[in-house]
Amino acid sequence: MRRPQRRLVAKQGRSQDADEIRLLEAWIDAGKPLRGTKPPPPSESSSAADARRIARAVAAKAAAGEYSEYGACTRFDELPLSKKTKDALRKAGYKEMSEIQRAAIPHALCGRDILGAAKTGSGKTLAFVIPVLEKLYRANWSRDDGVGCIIISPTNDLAGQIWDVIRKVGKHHGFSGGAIVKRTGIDEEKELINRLNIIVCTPGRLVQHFDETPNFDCSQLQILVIDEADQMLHRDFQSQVDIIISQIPKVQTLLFSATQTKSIKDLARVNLKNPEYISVHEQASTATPDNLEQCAMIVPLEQKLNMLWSFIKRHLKSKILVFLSSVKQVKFVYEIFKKLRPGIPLKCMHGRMKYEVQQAIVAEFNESTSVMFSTDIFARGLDIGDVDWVVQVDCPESVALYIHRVGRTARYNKRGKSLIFLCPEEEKMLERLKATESKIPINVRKPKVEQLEQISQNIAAVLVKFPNLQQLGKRAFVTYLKSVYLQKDKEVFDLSRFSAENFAAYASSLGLPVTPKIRFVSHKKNASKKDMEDTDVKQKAKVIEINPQANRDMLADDELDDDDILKPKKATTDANIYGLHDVLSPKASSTGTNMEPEKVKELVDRPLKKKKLKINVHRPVGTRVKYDDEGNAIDPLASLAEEVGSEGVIHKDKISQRYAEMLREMQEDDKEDKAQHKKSLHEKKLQKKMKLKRKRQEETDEVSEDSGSESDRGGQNMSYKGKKKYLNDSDDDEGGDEAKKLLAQQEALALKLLGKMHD
Ligand SMILES: Nc1ncnc2c1ncn2[C@@H]1O[C@H](COP(=O)(O)OP(=O)(O)OP(=O)(O)O)[C@@H](O)[C@H]1O
Repeated sequence: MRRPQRRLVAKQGRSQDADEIRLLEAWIDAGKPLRGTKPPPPSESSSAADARRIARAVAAKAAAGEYSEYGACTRFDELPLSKKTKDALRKAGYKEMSEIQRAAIPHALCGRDILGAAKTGSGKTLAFVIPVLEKLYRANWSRDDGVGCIIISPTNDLAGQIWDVIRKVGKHHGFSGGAIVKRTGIDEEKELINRLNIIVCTPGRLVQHFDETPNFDCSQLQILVIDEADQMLHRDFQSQVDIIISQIPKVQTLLFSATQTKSIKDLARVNLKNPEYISVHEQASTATPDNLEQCAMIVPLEQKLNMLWSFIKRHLKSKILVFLSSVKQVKFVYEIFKKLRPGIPLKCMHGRMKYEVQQAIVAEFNESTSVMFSTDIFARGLDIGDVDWVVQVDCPESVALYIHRVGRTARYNKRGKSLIFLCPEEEKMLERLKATESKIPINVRKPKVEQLEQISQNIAAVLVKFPNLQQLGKRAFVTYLKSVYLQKDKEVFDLSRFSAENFAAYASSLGLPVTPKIRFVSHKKNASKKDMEDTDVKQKAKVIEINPQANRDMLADDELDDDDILKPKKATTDANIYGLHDVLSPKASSTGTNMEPEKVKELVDRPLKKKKLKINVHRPVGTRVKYDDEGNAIDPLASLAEEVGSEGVIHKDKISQRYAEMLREMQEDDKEDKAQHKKSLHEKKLQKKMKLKRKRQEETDEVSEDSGSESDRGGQNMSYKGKKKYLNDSDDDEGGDEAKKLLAQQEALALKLLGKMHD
């Protein structure tokens, strides 16, 4: 009994849809915004009541003029959208449109290609999701119709996030779809993929399906979206995007990004047809969100971790996203800080994690106040709720990446702050950020060194207690330098600007007892022999001198008396979370810390009291002698380890013993490395020699061949040819003699053998 009724309802629904689609088509057609136009500022647009009246009278043609009715509206419910989409938008709390949505959606609804750019967090996702849903709806797309839309994004996480928005806004439509991420196995996906109406995925995964899924059919595709378009059309994804474009028909294409490509070559590659260039913030004075306060600090490489730690300790009630340049660094800093327990939950995120784990971490980070250490996997597109601070410990590879990283905060009218540490050697990046054309309002602050908590000895103590972290530290060190070395922009990233002393101090700041070998760096490439000798002598002495005053000059800030970023903070209340003054102000309380404030002060003050500080950079970390109240020397490593450890006290002798072992292990590692290196050099040399030998042999053979008979040239390989020539060419006296000699030898051997057989 129920079935016919259900069928009836479905039929009614279909006919309602058909009516609505007819109305929408008429409405869209009647009020098409003129090409190349942007909506006027909201105050000039028609009122909501007017818009509703216009919606009822869709049959009446819209008055001609630069701005059509829906092209100028400000609310979603004034747009020619299906009831299903409007209902879902209303339920999700989306009422007023953002600038990019007002500018892009009307053009996209008319079927035009779009090249859209707007600041981070300005609502670009809805600007393409709504046209996608409407396009499929108006095309009467159903589950059986297969792939109607492809959205490509640079990361799995971003694909997942886009799919979540589609699910929310498209929940009343019956489309099938999903984010094709690593979660499902490729074989499982192969079964499903042709049944999805909307596919959101990374270019790599899509190309894999084009390669491996036999019946993967995109011939009926209606619309293509490329999010983070500038990244997609460049370098890493270029070839994959080219493959995708070659495999699909030309359809309506929407490209969005916060930092848009303007290269005609790039756009030609995606076949944009007379696109609408929509850059809503082009005339804005800043390229970053208006509610974002940005700050930069010049921090020597070896002080970065101290600075980060000090910063975190002073912002225990904030949600902080920290960017580091490699997976190894993220892991190392996360593990070490976790052991040192700053008093705020810590998380880490990188591309080597399983998708489910990443999702769980993002969900947790969304909910709670914590610090997340991340690689650039998090830099683009991800929409995390209420991030207070973005801290860039390592320099971004470009101004564009800087903009994307800081864009993880101050999203959609919310406030946020960002801080970037730049090494003195990377000041060129600061110049670029401050350049007028970058449109980045960034303040340069100089932290006072005496406010810094020095944690390298604590880290060294942790490494003693957890030896596996030592290897991680070593790799973090090497991968950091490698990441700098591999950067193409040598004006900013130039390892040769760092001295051997810098590296040693950096290793020391990671708690490493010796500086790991870095084979890709040669400091004295063009140095004279004398220079080299001098350096050797210095390195043998293993002592560098640092003038603490110079350091202080670099780090101290005299101009900031009123707005002193290092001034003690009275209370960590939400009220001053956003004040620039609290970038590195000392903590109000040290709850959850593992080092007493006096100890910190002692560590910080000690070098500053002296006029000139001598640091033995190769001296094992943590061996500096300290004294107890009675003036007896104590082993600082041991005392620190006692404070740091959570699982009981470590004894001094054990520490020294472990330390000696550690040193021995590293030296052995070093020896092995050297031997390996020597071996590989030897092998390379040998190969080179062989190659040369072969070449010579070939040349000789060629000469011989040129002078040989036609049949000689037909031989299979050179040595055979050579031999054949020897034996056959009786004109060649020398060759003839040798051949005779050889024959005689062989005959003698055969006779001998025969004789033996007879015996
Ligand atoms: N019209 C709107 N009204 C209220 N909130 C909105 C609106 N549009 C988008 N948002 C919210 O703004 C936030 C940022 O949106 P979205 O992620 O689309 O930004 P984006 O421009 O794509 O940023 P990015 O460049 O970093 O990728 C999201 O939380 C989203 O829900």
